[in-house]
Amino acid sequence: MCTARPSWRSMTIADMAYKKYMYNIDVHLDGIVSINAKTQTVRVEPGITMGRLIPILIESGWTVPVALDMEDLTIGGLVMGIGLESSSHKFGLFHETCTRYELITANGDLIICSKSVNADIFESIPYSYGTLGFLTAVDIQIIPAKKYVKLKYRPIRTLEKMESRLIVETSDLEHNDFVELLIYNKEEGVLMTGKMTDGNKDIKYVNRIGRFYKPWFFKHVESFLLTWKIGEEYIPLKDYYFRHNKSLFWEIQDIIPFGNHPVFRYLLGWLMPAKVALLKLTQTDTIKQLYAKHHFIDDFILPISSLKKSVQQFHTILNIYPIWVCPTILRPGKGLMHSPATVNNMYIDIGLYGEPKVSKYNPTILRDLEIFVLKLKGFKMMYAGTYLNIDEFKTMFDHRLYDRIRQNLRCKSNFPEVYDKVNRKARI
Ligand SMILES: NC(=O)C1=CN([C@@H]2O[C@H](COP(=O)(O)OP(=O)(O)OC[C@H]3O[C@@H](n4cnc5c(N)ncnc54)[C@H](OP(=O)(O)O)[C@@H]3O)[C@@H](O)[C@H]2O)C=CC1
Ligand SMILES: CC(C)=CCC[C@@H](C)[C@H]1CC[C@@]2(C)C3=C(CC[C@]12C)[C@@]1(C)CC[C@H](O)C(C)(C)[C@@H]1CC3
Repeated sequence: MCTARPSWRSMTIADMAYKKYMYNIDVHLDGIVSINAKTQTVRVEPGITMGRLIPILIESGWTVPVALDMEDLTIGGLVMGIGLESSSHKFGLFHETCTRYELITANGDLIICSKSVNADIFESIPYSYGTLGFLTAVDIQIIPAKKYVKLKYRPIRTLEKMESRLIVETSDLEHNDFVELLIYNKEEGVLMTGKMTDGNKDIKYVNRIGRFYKPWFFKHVESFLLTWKIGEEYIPLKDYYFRHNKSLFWEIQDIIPFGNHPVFRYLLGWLMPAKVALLKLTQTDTIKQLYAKHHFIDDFILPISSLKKSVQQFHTILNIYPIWVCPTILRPGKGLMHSPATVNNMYIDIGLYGEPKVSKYNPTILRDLEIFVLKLKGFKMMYAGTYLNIDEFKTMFDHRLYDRIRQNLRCKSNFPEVYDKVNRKARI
């Protein structure tokens, strides 16, 4: 079995081939069940998107600790896959802010799990890609929302300095609610650090970057490299959260190359953002082949101290810029993905999206990168699929608890293994 959510709705580039031959179960539940100020949690159904949840929470004075930057991501997808954001250096991966799941198992039982009830099942659900059961409800922690994010932009030269500055900023939890780095070439990047604030009466200018006529966010950030000055500005909270949505990080420049031109923005900017589901539903086979052969989209999660080494490697093999760097804390545990040590460790997500500018690019090069990441004790995001074989995959992701829970919940003849859903043959 798998969910009946069609491939064109999912925030991935490839089609999930397995949907064609597995039994599709409709779990399209997308409501907010309740907001509980006492326990500081919100209970939602898994199909609700970030784009619907966040505005409702903000209106009620709340927000979630890890608010994802693309409006169409669903809560179910982020728990069953993983999610991280610029606040993950503080709160960890998205599922670490979830406190309770409701799961329907293969034989139709409803299991409620949390840190104290069915704790092993609770721990094995994240990253299991819907292979333990169907989620029907998720409780997420909420924190008080403030009006703005005061964001500081700091241009930095050399990868060494980016790495050391990132280590300093991610450990300053008092001042930094958000930390993110965009690298624009082998030498230069802009480090952003932000604090949620209600501001004060003296605020003269608020940059409402979410307005339709505003430039693409990554271009705005790049402008700080031209002036080479430290910048600071207030951005409304919701605009900050969805800052990469309008430009789909920087993917939109290959689809609408003139989309950042002021004439386009002022006349037709209101048509944006392009709906990923619509793009996927209407894309032709030729475009799909073109992307498969000439485009790279993937995220790798590596120890923070390997920033320089990894970016150099990605430069040689891919030469794609900008590069998204998002720090995240990984905690020890027993689930599929956790820190290999017995203490919390700071990692970084390195996101590479775009057309490789090297002369001999071949999509199977991804396998070499995956092995490189495996050697550094890193992980990869699985939404883009994997070329690792099953043994390598099991070295990267700890299957001990997962296998035991699959046996207890009698998953074997009802749900595939994670690997069967994320290997390259399952995603075409
Ligand atoms: N900033 C970030 O962290 C970003 C993360 N992503 C990635 O995007 C994905 C999320 O995208 P989204 O489109 O929301 O989700 P998807 O439709 O891609 O679903 C992801 C997985 O979650 C499973 N799933 C979803 N809902 C349920 C449910 N109710 N019960 C059981 N299993 C469920 C799906 O199962 P099935 O296969 O059966 O359908 C699928 O395997 C994640 O993999 C995430 O890593 C993408 C962009 C940004
Ligand atoms: C961990 C993080 C932050 C991941 C960000 C991933 C984004 C860059 C991805 C998610 C969905 C995504 C794969 C997508 C595309 C680009 C990269 C996206 C936006 C596009 C729009 C590229 C063009 C393609 O023809 C098509 C329309 C199918 C896809 C749709 C999904």
